[in-house]
Amino acid sequence: MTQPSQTHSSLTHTTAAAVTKDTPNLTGLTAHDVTVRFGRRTVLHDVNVGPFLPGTIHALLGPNGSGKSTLMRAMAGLVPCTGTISLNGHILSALSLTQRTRNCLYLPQALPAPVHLQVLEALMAARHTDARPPASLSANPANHTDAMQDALERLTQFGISALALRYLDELSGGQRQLVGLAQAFSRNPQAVLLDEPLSALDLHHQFAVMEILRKETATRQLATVIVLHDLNIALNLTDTVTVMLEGRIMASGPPAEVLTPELLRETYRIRARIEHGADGRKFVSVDGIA
Ligand SMILES: Nc1ncnc2c1ncn2[C@@H]1O[C@H](COP(=O)(O)OP(=O)(O)OP(=O)(O)O)[C@@H](O)[C@H]1O
Repeated sequence: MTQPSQTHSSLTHTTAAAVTKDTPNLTGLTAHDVTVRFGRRTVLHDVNVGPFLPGTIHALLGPNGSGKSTLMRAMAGLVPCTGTISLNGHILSALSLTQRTRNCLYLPQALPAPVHLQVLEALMAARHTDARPPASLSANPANHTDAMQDALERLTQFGISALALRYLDELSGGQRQLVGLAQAFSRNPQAVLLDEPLSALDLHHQFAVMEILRKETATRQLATVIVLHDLNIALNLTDTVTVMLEGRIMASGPPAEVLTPELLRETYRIRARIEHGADGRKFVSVDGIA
């Protein structure tokens, strides 16, 4: 059901130059004929998906083991694959891993390592990982102040400014996930790939983070892709969704069109209905397993 909107011939090979926001071709992130094998096992089969457009949030859905993380990792250049991943008209495999990471940021499912580093330091380091060498930070006090100010603002945005002087290795799982998200948004990518960014968060923080994602995605014109297990969040708070099963794309498009009872039965093996709340919100009501 998914339709690749671009062919190889329309893409540009980028070498030294990073993908810049000045690029007129803001066509988003696309995976074309992507196959991933681990040994003799094929885990992704000729996947065609996207474009995930700038300024929109796209959810990757599907049962455990369906290939969501593998697709994210392939798009981030972290697992070898065949096929083509392009971002705003540029083929990402033509970039160095550093350039690729700078433009297409991936936040893994695993929480940030519980290292003995203060949260504020971790954010300041994240900001400079891909923009300027850390040396410029210590060499110029103005840079240091800017970095600290930015880090504090980012922590405030994620509601965790009280954690600024705490150490990562003494935080809860959810607090570390929030720090990881704050770190990710300290950078300046064009595409953001977040693997289950809500997995350790309470309900308040799940909705707060989705609000931040929507705002940042729109303001910075990011192509944001998130792996989700919560179908209600996908239904109400994302622009488009893709449902995967056994390394293949089952459907892709607007959530209310894709998430039908038939598709949920086929992919998640549940009996479910899509209900409509009085305020126009939709929700998946699960009657049982199929
Ligand atoms: N490094 C690896 N070596 C071998 N097989 C792998 C490897 N990584 C993933 N797989 C397999 O690839 C398939 C897809 O895994 P993946 O992690 O992409 O699924 P997922 O949809 O993200 O699952 P979940 O929702 O459980 O996180 C699974 O069958 C998994 O066992």
